[in-house]
Amino acid sequence: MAPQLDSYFKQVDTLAESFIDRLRKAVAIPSISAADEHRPDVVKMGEFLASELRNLGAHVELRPLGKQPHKEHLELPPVVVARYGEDPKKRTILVYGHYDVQPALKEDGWATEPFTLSVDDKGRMYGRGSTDDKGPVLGWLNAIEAHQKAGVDFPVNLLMCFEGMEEYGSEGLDDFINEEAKKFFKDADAVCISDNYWLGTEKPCLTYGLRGCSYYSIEISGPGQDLHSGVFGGTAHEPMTDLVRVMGTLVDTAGNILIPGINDLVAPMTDDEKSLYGGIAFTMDNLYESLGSKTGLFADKERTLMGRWRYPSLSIHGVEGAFSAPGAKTVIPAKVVGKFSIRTVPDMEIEDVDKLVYDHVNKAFAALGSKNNMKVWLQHAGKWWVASPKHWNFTAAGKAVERVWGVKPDLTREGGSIPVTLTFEQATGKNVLLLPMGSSTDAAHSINEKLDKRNYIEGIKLLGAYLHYVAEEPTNEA
Ligand SMILES: C[C@H](N)C(=O)N[C@@H](Cc1c[nH]cn1)C(=O)O
Ligand SMILES: [Zn+2]
Ligand SMILES: [Zn+2]
Repeated sequence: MAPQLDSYFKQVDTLAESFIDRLRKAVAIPSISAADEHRPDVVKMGEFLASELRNLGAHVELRPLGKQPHKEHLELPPVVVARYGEDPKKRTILVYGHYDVQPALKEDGWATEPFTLSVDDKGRMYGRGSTDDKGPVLGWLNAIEAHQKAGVDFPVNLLMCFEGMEEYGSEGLDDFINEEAKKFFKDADAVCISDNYWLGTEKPCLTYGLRGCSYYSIEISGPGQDLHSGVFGGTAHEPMTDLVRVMGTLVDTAGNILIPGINDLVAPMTDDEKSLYGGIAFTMDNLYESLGSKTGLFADKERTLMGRWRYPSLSIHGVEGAFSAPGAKTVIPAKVVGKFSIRTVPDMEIEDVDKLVYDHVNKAFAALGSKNNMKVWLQHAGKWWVASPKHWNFTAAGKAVERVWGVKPDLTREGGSIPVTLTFEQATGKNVLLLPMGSSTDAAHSINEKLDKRNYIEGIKLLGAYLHYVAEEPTNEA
């Protein structure tokens, strides 16, 4: 295997500029799943992937998912499924990624145009979706191309599943995966997802856990239309005032969730688990670097990692309908919708969390004595996931990391969510591995999202090396 991998690695280096160019084309498509007006761009991005895959000789299908729930005027973007290789003597690996991105506007504070890939002199490639998740998705395509051009036999059969709604809760994909588990995905021996990040900037990791995400809206309305605060202020119940007060009962400044009963759903810490955190290569400086400040909640790395991985958190994201532009507008908004989410952990069940949230929000609003109307609902939910890192899928990935990066990876959990990870595990009955490409400073979801050239190019080598090691790793189904 060694000489073959060396030729593959050399070819990746030779093709580096054209791989960056492929990323440039992908970033230029603003495939924002949360914005209705960008739905054609999401579809365009799916078609771009399909066309690149066809050019590489893969069998590709664009599968429709039907109408978007609660937005029946919108068609969901297609799932791009593809197969490369059909050799019964080889293992089959199913990879998943997403081609949609979070919203981004230059005026949010980006230093460069978010949908133009801008590479600086340190090799930082800025652009929305560069690290989450277009770079990693293209990593699989690039790995195929580099094998072809190096004349190295592709070591596995590759099944691919790329979706366009991950950043909006993977609408429609659970049913699709369950349906296809015994059809398009039936040959899969293991699953690999590259859609999260290293803990720092130097040490790669393999990830075996994710938090879940339950995303809620609270709508408060009253007046028939927006009002002049000079004329109506002091005469009517104001929706925004009520909303701020209700949202203020959810979480405190120290990050404690104030909804009664939520913390009782969390699995207790065991001594075994406690002993894991000290050995992880992560420092408070890693946190401060990726935070861009020293505003961490905890003084030590262990409690910080626990806060990210194994305890729930509640974040307040924004208010629809409220005045948010610069300047001073003296309006009383007639209807406002507050958005917040809870990152969930073992053993929290989605329905139990919903019930506690609804009871609490209803009580908090009733306590205000307001004549306004209030509604609270769940927008989407994905469950947490924790897997066994002792499986051959992880062993193979560990060897690939050592080969490419020269160090043993850390075994980590992730604070973010990839809702379909658990679905893949349950529907296929196969082990799922998360193999991140990007680093902690990539600022996914934030302004100035980037992927370092080094992580992209070495990451392409890593994905290819993983496929070689996974092809030859002896079976152990731990
Ligand atoms: C970790 C992954 N790259 C990601 O960003 N996931 C999103 C998924 C999500 C959950 N609700 C909406 N999107 C995340 O963790 O926010
Ligand atoms: Zn992602
Ligand atoms: Zn994301």
